[in-house]
Amino acid sequence: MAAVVTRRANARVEALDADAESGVHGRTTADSPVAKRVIDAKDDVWVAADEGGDMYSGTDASRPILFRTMKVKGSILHPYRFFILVRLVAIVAFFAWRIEHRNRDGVWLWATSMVADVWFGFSWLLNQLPKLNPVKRVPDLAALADSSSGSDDNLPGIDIFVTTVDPVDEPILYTVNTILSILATDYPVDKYACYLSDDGATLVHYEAMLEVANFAVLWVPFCRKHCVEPRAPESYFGMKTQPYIGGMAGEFMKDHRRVRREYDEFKVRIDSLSSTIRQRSDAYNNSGNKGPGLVRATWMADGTPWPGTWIEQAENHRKGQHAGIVQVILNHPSRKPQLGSPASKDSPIDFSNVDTRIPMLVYMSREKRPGYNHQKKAGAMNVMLRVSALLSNAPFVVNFDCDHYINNNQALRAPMCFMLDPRDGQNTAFVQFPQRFDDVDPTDRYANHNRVFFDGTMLSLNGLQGPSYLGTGTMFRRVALYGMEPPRWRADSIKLAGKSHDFGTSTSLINSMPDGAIQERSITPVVVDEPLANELAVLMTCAYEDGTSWGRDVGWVYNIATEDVVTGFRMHRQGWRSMYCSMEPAAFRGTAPINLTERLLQVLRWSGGSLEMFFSHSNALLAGRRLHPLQRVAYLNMSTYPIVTVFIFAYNLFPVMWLVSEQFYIQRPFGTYIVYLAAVISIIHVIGMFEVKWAGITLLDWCRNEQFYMIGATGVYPTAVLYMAMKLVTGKGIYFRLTSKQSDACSDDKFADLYTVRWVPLLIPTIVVLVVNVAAVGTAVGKAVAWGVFTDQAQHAMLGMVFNVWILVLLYPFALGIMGRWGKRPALLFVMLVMAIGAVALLYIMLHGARYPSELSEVAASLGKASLTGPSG
Ligand SMILES: O=c1ccn([C@@H]2O[C@H](COP(=O)(O)OP(=O)(O)O[C@H]3O[C@H](CO)[C@@H](O)[C@H](O)[C@H]3O)[C@@H](O)[C@H]2O)c(=O)[nH]1
Ligand SMILES: [Mn+2]
Repeated sequence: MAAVVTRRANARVEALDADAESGVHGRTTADSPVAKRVIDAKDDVWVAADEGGDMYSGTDASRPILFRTMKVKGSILHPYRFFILVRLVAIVAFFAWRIEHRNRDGVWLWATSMVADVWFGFSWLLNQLPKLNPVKRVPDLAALADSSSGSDDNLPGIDIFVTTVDPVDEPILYTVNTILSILATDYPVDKYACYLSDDGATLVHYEAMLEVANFAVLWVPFCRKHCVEPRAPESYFGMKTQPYIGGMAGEFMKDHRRVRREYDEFKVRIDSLSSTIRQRSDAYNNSGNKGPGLVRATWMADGTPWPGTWIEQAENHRKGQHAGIVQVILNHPSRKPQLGSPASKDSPIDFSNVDTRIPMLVYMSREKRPGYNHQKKAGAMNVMLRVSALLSNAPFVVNFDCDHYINNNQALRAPMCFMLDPRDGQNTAFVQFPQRFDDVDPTDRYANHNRVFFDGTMLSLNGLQGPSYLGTGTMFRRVALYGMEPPRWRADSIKLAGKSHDFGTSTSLINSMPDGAIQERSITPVVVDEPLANELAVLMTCAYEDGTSWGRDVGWVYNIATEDVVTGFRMHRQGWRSMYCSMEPAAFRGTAPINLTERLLQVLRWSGGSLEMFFSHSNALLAGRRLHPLQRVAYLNMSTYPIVTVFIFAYNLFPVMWLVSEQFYIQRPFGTYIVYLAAVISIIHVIGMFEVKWAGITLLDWCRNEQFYMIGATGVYPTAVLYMAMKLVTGKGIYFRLTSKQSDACSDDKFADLYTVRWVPLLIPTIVVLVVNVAAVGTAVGKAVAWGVFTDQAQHAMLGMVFNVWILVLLYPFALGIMGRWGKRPALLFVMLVMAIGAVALLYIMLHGARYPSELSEVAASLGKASLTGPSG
């Protein structure tokens, strides 16, 4: 058995052994439940598609195909496309009809609304056209295993980057779980390295990584021994019991209990880190040890002052002003597996058949100096890219936010199926996974899961040049990050001569680049001696990028609120493609803001960033011919989508007209107008239902998406447009803050954040829209009573009311949100709504009552009584 173990050095070994013992032979990755589910997924939506032909010119027939392509069945795809055509015809007919029936009164209003409608139609096309050809690609993990005849020796190296900034806004517990999930994942341990970039340069993060390295000694072999999943301990221990798939059920309970206890202790140590550090520093400072410059320093455990930021801020040790730090916490392991020791008094878990090696772990924090724009996450990523080039230089790079952990052990293998595929792997710059979230409230009030986007929009881009880069859960090809062209468009070798004006002055960095492209290269342990340390320090300085192409043609792109979409765009523009990889269970999982204000600010940043993209060198119209035509349309849509909401916002406020005037029409004849509108709006929903079907999402996902879109359209998106307009005029950029992660540590209520209201001006426009539409409904009711239900006025008012009610339905989650804790009782909202509508109706009747026959006043009076006593009594 030991022989088997040494041949295979990860968690699957134990599964193999178990099977050998129980008489089942030849078990491979493909037989694991996960792989089975992915490969055998038969459904009534997707059918196999043949992908070959000219798109894959470089096909190498000798290598196995590593993924399969699926397209939407004709019985769904054809009617879907048909309805898109129908809607196109309908809107053209609508425009023609409107031009024919120009309003004589209120021409300005009519003309404005025509402009709005044309933009509606146009932006709908931008959104719809790229969705004509959704394609799903399923990684074939069994084929990947077979292609290397079952051994992991041929898998390429990966550098994994995690970014964090603030130990409070981004609770350390998330970060340490992310790192542990990476260290324990099922990928050959000598084939990857993990980097944490800490933009806050706090000692807490560094010491947390030391704790992680200690705990990993237990956690990683435990995961391997028992094949546990997921390998982020917090999620693993928080899970309801799962069937045991490891081969040592007998020992499992005992080991599990032990590790759980150790994890609890580990958590306590993590929680108390900041007070430990504070006490230690106080002790040092009070005992007469002074840091440089005779100020109160923050001290490391070994009695040296911490080079990063201090608790008591001081020159060169504060946020935005400190030296660069890089610490190899765990060096790269040897190529040979190292079996652990049998159970003993000190280590009660038997690891004698388990490989105990742990992958490389590096802590780093780039230099910060006042006067430099640090470019947030993009800046941090670029420094990591350079530093890792000298330490491990893997040909592939995976990037996570600190709150996203590996949830599926195959997560690093699956993208390799795309990268190493003989057809177009060489030209694939990145593989994007959907983002999945843990602590979202069960009904997903603010559409945090974003399924329409992840499962719909991204699948459709997958049928073009590929999904856009979404910031986390992405595997890159290192050379693509360096801004190199895809092999399809470049001469065979990468030319590096005279590249220092692109990449900066470090020759070591430039010399590392050809190696960083070799997939077969293995990572070797490093010795950080003085020359290397100096070299790394240079790479981490703020000044390193001055006058180079970093942030534009090299690395993550700068000067934009959302670095992700533009960085992916640059690669697509160069002719690279990307792949979408969705798997079950989800490859990665993270957290999402469930607080209304926090969520709106996040969306504000995204929409602001997208507009910035339009007005930058990353405008899709400026891209060359290598960008697929529909991909260009998709990017245009991604960078202009907020604009249309200015019109939506205006339409939503239009009911004000109903309040101030009896007769006010955007378009006459009003009845036909409404019929057209209803048709155009309902076809879009029919199309939506087809998308629900092929995207495989639920109706609730879709409804939440519609609702949150309207919430955004009445506040965040128009605000983003305003910001952008101001930026164009004043030249000043937008300041976007970090999305603070929810922490439920100090509350019994798991979704406490959902019920806290944080008032910001951003909420006001939507509240105004709410009020206006409630008032409009009230007025319509009032008109019906005052004029008689069968009069024109009343009927028009009622027709208009349909739209007001529709808007109210869409804004419902928002209304709940601003009610705070009262939002737990939606019935209250309905009572308030009925009362408000009744009150407005009554007011209308009273104001207009004098003009009408006296019986009407009586009706009004009795109705008034009813609505006053009704709900409350
Ligand atoms: O100065 C900074 C600011 C942020 N970050 C990191 O960037 C990541 C994303 O920031 P966050 O505020 O969590 O943004 P989200 O809105 O949650 O992020 C989504 O949207 C961003 C684009 O706007 C992408 O970069 C993210 O990957 C994507 O998850 C986090 O890991 C941060 O630690 C830094 O490293 N340095
Ligand atoms: Mn995030």
